[in-house]
Amino acid sequence: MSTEASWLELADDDPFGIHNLPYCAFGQDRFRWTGVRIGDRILNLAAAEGRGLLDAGGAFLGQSNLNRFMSAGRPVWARVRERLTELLGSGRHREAVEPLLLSVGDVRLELPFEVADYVDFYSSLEHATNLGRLFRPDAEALLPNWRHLPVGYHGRAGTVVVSGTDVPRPSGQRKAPDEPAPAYGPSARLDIEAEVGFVVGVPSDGPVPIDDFRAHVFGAVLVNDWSARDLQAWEYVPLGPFLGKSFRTSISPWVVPLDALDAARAPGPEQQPPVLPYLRAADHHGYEIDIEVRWNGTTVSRPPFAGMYWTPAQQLAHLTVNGAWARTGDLYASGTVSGPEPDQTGSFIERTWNGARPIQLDDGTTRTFLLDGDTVAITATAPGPDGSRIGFGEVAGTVTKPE
Ligand SMILES: O=C(O)/C=C/C(=O)CC(=O)CC(=O)O
Ligand SMILES: [Ca+2]
Ligand SMILES: [Mg+2]
Repeated sequence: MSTEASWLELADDDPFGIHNLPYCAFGQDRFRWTGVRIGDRILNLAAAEGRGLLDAGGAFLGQSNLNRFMSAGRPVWARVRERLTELLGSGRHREAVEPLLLSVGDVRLELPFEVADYVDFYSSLEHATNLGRLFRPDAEALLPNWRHLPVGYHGRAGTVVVSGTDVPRPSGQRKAPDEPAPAYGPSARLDIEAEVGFVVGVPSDGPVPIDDFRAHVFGAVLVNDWSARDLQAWEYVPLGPFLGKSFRTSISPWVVPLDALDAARAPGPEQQPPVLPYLRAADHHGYEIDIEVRWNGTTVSRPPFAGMYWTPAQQLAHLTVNGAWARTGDLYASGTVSGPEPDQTGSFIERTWNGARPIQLDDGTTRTFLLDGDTVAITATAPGPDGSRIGFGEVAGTVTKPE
């Protein structure tokens, strides 16, 4: 039960209660603003700041996304969050705030921030082991570097899209091992990857030391790293994922502030062999986030984020340890979240074991990889304070015919 109530009279189990307050960008007609969600409503932040209800140093005024606010830094984030809790909590402000609220259903949810660089990690031990077995059956499943550094690759920032955006089936080169030559055509093995993405707010001019994670990272979103397995298998040796993953990457419209995830912090995994000093945190922690993957409405998997081997702080420290700077809007995804059980896997290539074990959906049809018209929706919740739950909302997308 949530002890701190809101005058909006939300149910105790509302995933968008007063302890969450995720940020978004939204539009109506040709206008775009930033907002914060409470229940099924959005408070227009530019309007609140413009009327003097909120002091964010101009971070919301005239802004169509969260980049300026994200760059303002933790003291501003904390001050705004505290003030929003007051405005949306205590009924004292109802008269001033109520006219600035919109229904979620009445607005167009936009990409919440402009994505600077996009990086994707590979931090689930179970996922890395499964894909090793499937892609490299004759080799050791886990490659020798895996326990020493968070393996990752740079993806394509410009094709990150907001939930609800269609995903045309990608075309490209593919060649099965028993075929003599590659052919060009639509992917026949289109897959998903359920992940959690972390967003950099405060830029750095070089390495971000591991213990500075909270000073730089603003919040988290859900990610679907759509993956064309046939394109990927043929193209990605030895340089890594390329066109098989760069056609679209979908994210949820809500950026859950790191502060809303305090109650979800969980001890980090034990790491053997011990990691190098730059990857050792004073407070080694991950997050307990329970993910659910639905395929045309049927729940097919529940990946547990708490089991990830590498933490978001380690990932950011590693990502910049060579002297690369971090920029506002940098998005780095966790890597596919898979747990040890078959119904905890974050990709369908694992869930159906490369198509060998089709799964049945509630409508009686079966699936291995995605068909045109299929919709995948990934949702997640995390523990909040006082027994509440923090909702991430969803990242959804429908596969359409090749363009
Ligand atoms: O192990 C491989 O050969 C391939 C792995 C992936 O495709 C996964 C990837 O994109 C990273 C991740 O999401 O964990
Ligand atoms: Ca991925
Ligand atoms: Mg992608």
